[in-house]
Amino acid sequence: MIAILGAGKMGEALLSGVLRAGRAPSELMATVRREERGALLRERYGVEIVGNAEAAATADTLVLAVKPQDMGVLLDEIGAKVRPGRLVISMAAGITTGFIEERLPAGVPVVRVMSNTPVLVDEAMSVISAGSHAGEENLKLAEELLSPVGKVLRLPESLQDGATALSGSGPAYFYYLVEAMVDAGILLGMPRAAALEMVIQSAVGAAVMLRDSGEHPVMLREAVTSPGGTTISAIRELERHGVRAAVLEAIEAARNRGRELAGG
Ligand SMILES: NC(=O)C1=CN([C@@H]2O[C@H](COP(=O)(O)OP(=O)(O)OC[C@H]3O[C@@H](n4cnc5c(N)ncnc54)[C@H](O)[C@@H]3O)[C@@H](O)[C@H]2O)C=CC1
Ligand SMILES: O=C(O)[C@@H]1CCC=N1
Repeated sequence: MIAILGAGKMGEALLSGVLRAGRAPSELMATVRREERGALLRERYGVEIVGNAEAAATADTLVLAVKPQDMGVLLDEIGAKVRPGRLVISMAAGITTGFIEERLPAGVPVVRVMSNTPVLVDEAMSVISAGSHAGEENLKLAEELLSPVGKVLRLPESLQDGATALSGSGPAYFYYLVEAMVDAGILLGMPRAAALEMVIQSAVGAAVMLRDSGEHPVMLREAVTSPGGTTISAIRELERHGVRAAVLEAIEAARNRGRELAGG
């Protein structure tokens, strides 16, 4: 039995992915804060909605999907009820396995995961790290849960705040760029719907080439950038405005914010 505690956006995305991967609704339970949310999940997925205490006492795998700020309260509620031999998987940004382990009975294995919203379309990037009591078997279980909804990579926990900044938040940066490009289309007099279609298809085409061509992104960009042509005029402006430096600093800021969240 798998329990998803705090089935909000990420929890629901994982829940739906696990069901798409072929698990029966009877193998899953979820917990929520609001009754209407529970009713919606029950109706949408046919899973049982229970209290946190019941989930903690019943499930073999507990997926903690609450916001980092809510993790302390949740662990205070369930900590004592989690039995050794169970696996605890945390999806929260910033929260260390140490923070969780301190609030659970000694020896309970904890795996920390940073996934992202493309879980919804089975294209997630999930980075996993073992806590101090988690071994190969626990990491395998986490991989089994997450690989149907995308790629899974193992990294040391010291890189988790970086992974949060890079791939956890990553989709937001691409959406932001799409928004800005659509605005540029508006500036050039394109109808909004046409601009959106052009930018989205360019993004999808670029993403598929990045994934499938085996070419380095630099080579792919060079192939678009004709000598004396149009693309280099745009690139010059991006460089002049320090977009590359802004990206480096933005992602570093996200990493630093993740570190702050760990402190509560
Ligand atoms: N949104 C994103 O792109 C990503 C989010 N994350 C992480 O996933 C976690 C969840 O994020 P979201 O799904 O975006 O947040 P969310 O706010 O949509 O979901 C959290 C849910 O937990 C519920 N909740 C809070 N305390 C509870 C409690 N004591 N018992 C039961 N339910 C409780 C809330 O009512 C809410 O529905 C966060 O820790 C975040 O850092 C990780 C990767 C990406
Ligand atoms: O913004 C956040 O805190 C979460 C973690 C990674 C993506 N969204």
